[in-house]
Amino acid sequence: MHVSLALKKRGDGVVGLDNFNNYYDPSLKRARRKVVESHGIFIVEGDINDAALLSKLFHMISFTHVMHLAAQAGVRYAMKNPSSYVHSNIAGLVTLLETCKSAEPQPAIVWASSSSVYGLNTKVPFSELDRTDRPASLYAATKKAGEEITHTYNHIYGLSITGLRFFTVYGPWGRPDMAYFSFTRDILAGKPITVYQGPKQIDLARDFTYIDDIVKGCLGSLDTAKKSTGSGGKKKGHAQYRIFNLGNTSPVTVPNLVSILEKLLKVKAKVNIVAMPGNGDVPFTHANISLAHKEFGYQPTTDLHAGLKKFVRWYLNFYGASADGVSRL
Ligand SMILES: NC(=O)c1ccc[n+]([C@@H]2O[C@H](COP(=O)([O-])OP(=O)(O)OC[C@H]3O[C@@H](n4cnc5c(N)ncnc54)[C@H](O)[C@@H]3O)[C@@H](O)[C@H]2O)c1
Ligand SMILES: O=C(O)[C@H]1O[C@H](OP(=O)(O)OP(=O)(O)OC[C@H]2O[C@@H](n3ccc(=O)[nH]c3=O)[C@H](O)[C@@H]2O)[C@H](O)[C@@H](O)[C@@H]1O
Repeated sequence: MHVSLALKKRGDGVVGLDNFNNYYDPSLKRARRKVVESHGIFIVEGDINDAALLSKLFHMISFTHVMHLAAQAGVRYAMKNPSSYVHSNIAGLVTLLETCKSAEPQPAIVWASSSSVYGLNTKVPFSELDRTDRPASLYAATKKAGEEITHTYNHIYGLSITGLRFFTVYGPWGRPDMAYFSFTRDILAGKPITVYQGPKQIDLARDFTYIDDIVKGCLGSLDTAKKSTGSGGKKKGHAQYRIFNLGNTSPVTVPNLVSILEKLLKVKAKVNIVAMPGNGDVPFTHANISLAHKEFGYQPTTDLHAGLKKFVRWYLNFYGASADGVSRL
């Protein structure tokens, strides 16, 4: 939603594709769709696994770029529904790449990988050169697989590919399954929230990154993406293959996230602290963003307090102050 609005605002033509699945409340997805369509962006309802649909679309429109954000997201849900990750993040990715490979012209592709590929690494900040062969969740494993799969399409078919490792993105119109969003809903409803703690009772921490900063990184990487060559490794001038971290500058602990929300919502949270279950979580994330800074001037400017203030304003406006998170939907 945010990337497409930013592209449209600066004059680019945008067509969206989403299957509006029910991983979280589809009416929030449809409310976003309404906003996007009111700005003249056309949205197709369909699945990236639908090769015939993709092929039809790419015959109708000569896309210069593909910004691929569709995925089964969420780290912990992978234990409940593993096949949904394989369906969207692996099979769907391959179907999309097959379409792009055969398209005329071949579009440059920018797609969302994830900070979760750093898995069990403990050296921070995470750099793009660090190892990513120890995923802690199936979600992370499918994103890592995506990095390898896109490399193959770059190598064989000369597709220009950029992978962006986003770090815990938050903001207005965000995902209700994420902690900042579900904590807000539950704190307002007077329900207890669960805060996980790492081994030896350390607080978990995330490099929470505000959506507008991520959007700038997406546009920066789109604008610096070179054309696909269609020749892969066979001819002189290999097609571009890049990976960038898009994170923030200073990680914040989850208890700090909670206290910022308490101040903004003016409600004291009921907090249950429990040991981090072995469900794919990692104790902390922190991005080294120097590569993205060097390549396209990526520089996040929104700290967690300022970003959550904007999120809370949106939340209260959308759901209402006493809402349990469903009233407007
Ligand atoms: N939000 C984060 O913190 C974060 C961090 C790292 C990476 N990412 C990645 O960024 C991208 C966007 O994430 P988001 O937080 O906006 O998630 P999101 O779930 O809100 O957006 C993904 C969209 O893809 C759609 N989708 C899923 N499977 C599909 C399929 N097979 N065909 C068509 N549409 C499908 C969903 O309906 C959803 O609207 C995802 O690739 C995600 O893995 C997100
Ligand atoms: O950076 C990323 O790549 C990932 O960021 C987020 O994953 P996560 O950081 O786990 O985001 P949340 O689910 O919002 O959790 C944030 C923190 O809150 C903690 N948490 C979560 C839920 C909860 O009930 N209690 C709790 O303490 C988690 O352990 C984590 O430390 C997104 O949900 C993933 O889709 C994304 O790929």
